[in-house]
Amino acid sequence: MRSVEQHLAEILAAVPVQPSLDLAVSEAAGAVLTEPVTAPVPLPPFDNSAMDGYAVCASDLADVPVKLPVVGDISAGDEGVSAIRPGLCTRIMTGAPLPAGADAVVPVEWTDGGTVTVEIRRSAPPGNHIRRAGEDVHAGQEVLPAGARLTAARIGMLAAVGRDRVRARPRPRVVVLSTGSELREPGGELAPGQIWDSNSFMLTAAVTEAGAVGYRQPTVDDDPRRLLDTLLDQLGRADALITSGGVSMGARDVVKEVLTGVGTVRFDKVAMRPGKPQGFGLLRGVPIFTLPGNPVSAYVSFQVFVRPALRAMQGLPPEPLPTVTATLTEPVSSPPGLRHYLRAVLRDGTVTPTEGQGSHQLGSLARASGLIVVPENVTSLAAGDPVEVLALP
Ligand SMILES: Nc1nc2c(c(=O)[nH]1)N[C@H]1C(S)=C(S)[C@@H](COP(=O)(O)OP(=O)(O)OC[C@H]3O[C@@H](n4cnc5c(N)ncnc54)[C@H](O)[C@@H]3O)O[C@H]1N2
Ligand code: MOO
Repeated sequence: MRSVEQHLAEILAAVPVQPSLDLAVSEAAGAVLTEPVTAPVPLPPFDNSAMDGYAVCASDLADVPVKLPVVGDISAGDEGVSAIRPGLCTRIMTGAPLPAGADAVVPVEWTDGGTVTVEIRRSAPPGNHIRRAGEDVHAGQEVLPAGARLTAARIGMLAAVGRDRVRARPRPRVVVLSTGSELREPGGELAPGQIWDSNSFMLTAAVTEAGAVGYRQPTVDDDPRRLLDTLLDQLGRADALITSGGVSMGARDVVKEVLTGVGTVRFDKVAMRPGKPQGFGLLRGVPIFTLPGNPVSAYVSFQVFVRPALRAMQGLPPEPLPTVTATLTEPVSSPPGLRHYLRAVLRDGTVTPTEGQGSHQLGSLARASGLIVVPENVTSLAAGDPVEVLALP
């Protein structure tokens, strides 16, 4: 049996890094930048108003209320060629360029709203409600470093500095496929001996949670030819493949049967529970993760092996799920020599294992918010012991 670390290290050494492409910013959400991005101009590019109101000389408001003639009306998008001097003001809208000579903006709520003359009831210090050029970002400033994942806010930043295209590694496209003759599509009727396929839906959603793009395939029964044809067929659109089921010791463990010795795929036992039977390799250069069929085994395998691998494929550090330390509320026992992942609920610094730790028991996974990690050399823990817990997405 190999350790979790050995199996993960082999996967991380083998997965290819996504190419760096010239992407449209509108298509780049979730991609990882391969260039630093700098601002060609300051942001804001010009001094402008933060309020709908009046641009004034603050010195005119020493004694309020005061009446001032309104000599202009400036909207957002206007060219910004107007000017005032003491004793005059203009109407101004949010985002409109400040007229030369003005040093404060008075919101319309402090006035009678006049358009020819305006009565201003409150004074304002110089700079009031003015957004200065460059106060957000100065010209030439690096706004995003290479290696940043493009979240919604960062996509906004790219557009705000005028970029329509960017060099980045796109999210891996991951094809997900469940195998097993007992599986039926949810929504249909079950005959005796059948169950609804949960793994392909769960793993496709997990791919999305991990920042990649999941494509679920309909389930494939335990027919070797059909399975191999389906996998080869999907290679064209996949940066990675995930299968579930058919990798242990059964007479019809079709994934193992079909893929053993194909490409670099190999099947191993990993010293963990759940998730002992694992397969991984490259199929015509495309990484394939063959996860065990028990739903909780498939899920834990995804979080421990596939998630870091998908990150590595985008050139990101292959971090595991975030780990927190929590206090165990009840004793647990664990088999020697295996790393044990126990479904659990995290609450206020404590962690409680959920009822039902069998690897078929998806109900207890659906209730869990964390996975307690019991190391290989630990066989029992007491209530009150500190434990490491992987926080689930
Ligand atoms: N003699 C042995 N038997 C088993 C061993 C072993 O070492 N020796 N290992 C057990 C462990 S641990 C696991 S995990 C499973 C892995 O089995 P497979 O990967 O071959 O998966 P299947 O046999 O196809 O299915 C196992 C179980 O999960 C259900 N399943 C499968 N796919 C789905 C799906 N898409 N949605 C919902 N449920 C699914 C399936 O019906 C089975 O009940 O092997 C043990 N056996
Ligand atoms: O590894 Mo199996 O995943 O223990 O149920």
